[in-house]
Parts: sequence; structure tokens; C-alpha cells
Amino acid sequence: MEEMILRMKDVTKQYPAFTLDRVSLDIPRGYIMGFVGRNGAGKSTTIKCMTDIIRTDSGEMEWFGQAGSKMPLEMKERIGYVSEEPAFYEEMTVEWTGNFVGGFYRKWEEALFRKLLKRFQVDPKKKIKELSRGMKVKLSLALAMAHHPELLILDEPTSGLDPVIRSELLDVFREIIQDERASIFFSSHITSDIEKVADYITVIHNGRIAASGDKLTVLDQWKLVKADNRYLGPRLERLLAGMKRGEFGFSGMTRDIREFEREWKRSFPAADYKVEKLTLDEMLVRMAGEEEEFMEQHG
Ligand SMILES: Nc1ncnc2c1ncn2[C@@H]1O[C@H](COP(=O)(O)OP(=O)(O)OP(=O)(O)O)[C@@H](O)[C@H]1O
Repeated sequence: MEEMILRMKDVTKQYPAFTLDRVSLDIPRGYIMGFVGRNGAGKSTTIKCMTDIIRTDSGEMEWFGQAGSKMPLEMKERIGYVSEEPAFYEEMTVEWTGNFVGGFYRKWEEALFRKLLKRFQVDPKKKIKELSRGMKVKLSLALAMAHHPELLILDEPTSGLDPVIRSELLDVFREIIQDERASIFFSSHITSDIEKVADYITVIHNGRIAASGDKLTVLDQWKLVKADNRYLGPRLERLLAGMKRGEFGFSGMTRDIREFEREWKRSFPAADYKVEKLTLDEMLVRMAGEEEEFMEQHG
């Protein structure tokens, strides 16, 4: 059985105007999980719950097989975390920053830090304020990796980077999971990055997990179906999200194509419908469409 490096079960966190609602997900050892959702969907809030930066209201957390409401201190050694907006002392140099951060970790390896800087082409002598956004991201990654974490949690590591640097980073992600048997959990708006590199995906929408699991299985189950308007009725609509109705036909997204097929065969054994693949981008757009439709109908 696969070893789970981190588990969240029914984790809830309430803010005045937002609820992270019973979030459950499991990160297996040795894989990359991509975490995708629109702005404000709850990605950073989920990550802050995972890393024990904010207190959850309810639900269960398990880090490296150990359950608890607070992450034990020694677990922090086993995690590398890069926040959405890493904070540095701008006047200090890269090597000073490495010394400073390294002081917090028993397993910090200076030689590995130097090696990563070289690989990422970040000059150790430069001051933080002299680094570009891409260089700062690379520095954050080197700082998060130099203590040999078993789990890297990265909040939007590729946003704002050019395609060449993004592609380089994705290569580094692959190397990390191969060499270290570590896991990576990274959030991103750039769904193509997730589709390219992730083994598992978790989709969050309005504070709730819409899908979480093996990437190929999720993308295999979520499909776009199209058919003639005369077949549309409550039984089918129940299985479809993000509906679009045209003059003749409709299209909608199903989260389980097998269930849709069974329902269709029962209702219209002689009729045809079309099935199309969905990209992660299209899934998000359809989910957003569903929300707008709901608002139009319910005010
Ligand atoms: N400390 C806080 N107090 C109150 N509301 C908060 C707090 N932190 C986040 N929120 C709200 O929670 C919601 C989710 O925010 P979160 O940062 O988790 O989204 P996200 O998916 O990471 O978005 P983005 O992609 O824009 O970074 C937002 O509506 C935000 O305003």
C-alpha cells in the first residue's frame, strides 16, 4: 500500500467571508501533487493549515503517519515550505540568508545549498534586493531544499516566471522526487504546468475539494458531454455541471462519465451523445460557469 506523507481529513477553517469546507486530501510519498483552483478558492488557506501556520477549526491532520492538532516540531524539519510571498532581508546577501535559515535546521547541508544556487544560477554574493523575481523563487527553493525535506510544499512557485525558468523548475521537481523519494505539493494557476508534471491533482473550488486523486483517473472521469436539447431533463442535469445551452444542443461537464453513461442508456437507449476530453483549464472555467448560473437563478 502507498505510504501517505500527509493526510487532511474534513479540515475546516472559517473566516468572516470564506469557509474552507471539510477539505480532505492525501499526499503519497514519492509523487508530485498539483493543487489547482481559481483566485480565492482557498489554496493558500489549505497550505497554511497543512503547514500549521494557521489553526484549523475542526478536522484531522496527519503528518508522516502521526496524527495531531499541532504539527510536532521535529516534523517541521521534514518539510520544506515556500510561501506565496517569501520574505527576505533585502539588504543581506544570498549566502548570509543561507546561513541564517540553515541555523534553524539540524539537517541543513551547506554544500547542497551551494550546489543548488549554482544549478539555479543564483550568485551567493548578491544582495536580495538585486535579485529578480525568478531568482528569488529559485533562492526560496534552494533554501527549502537544503535540509533534505521529505515533503516540499510550494505555494504558487511558478507564477510570474518566464516559460524557460518555469520549465527548468519543473525539471528540478522531477529530479527531486526521483533522487530523494520526496513528495512535492505545489499550487498553481498555470494548469499546463500541473498537467505536465503532476502525478496527482487536487482541484479546489469555493473552499471545497472538487476532485483529488491520480491525475489520469481524474482527467479520465471528468468529461464534457454534448447532446440535443430534447434530451435535457432533471435526471441528466443532476449529473452535469457548468451547463451551456444553445439553440439546438447543450453541453455540460460530468465528474463521472461512467455514471452519466449508465443514466443515458437507461433513459435514451437509442439516442447518441458526444463525449469530449477536458483540460484542467476547461474544468475550472466550467466550474466558474456553474457558479454564475446559480447566482443568476438564485440571485
Ligand atoms: N487571514 C484572513 N482573514 C480573513 N479572510 C482571509 C484570510 N486569509 C484568507 N482569507 C480569505 O479566504 C479566501 C481564500 O483565500 P486564499 O488565499 O486561500 O485563496 P487562494 O486560492 O490561495 O487565492 P490566490 O490564488 O488568489 O492566491 C479569500 O476570500 C480570502 O479573502
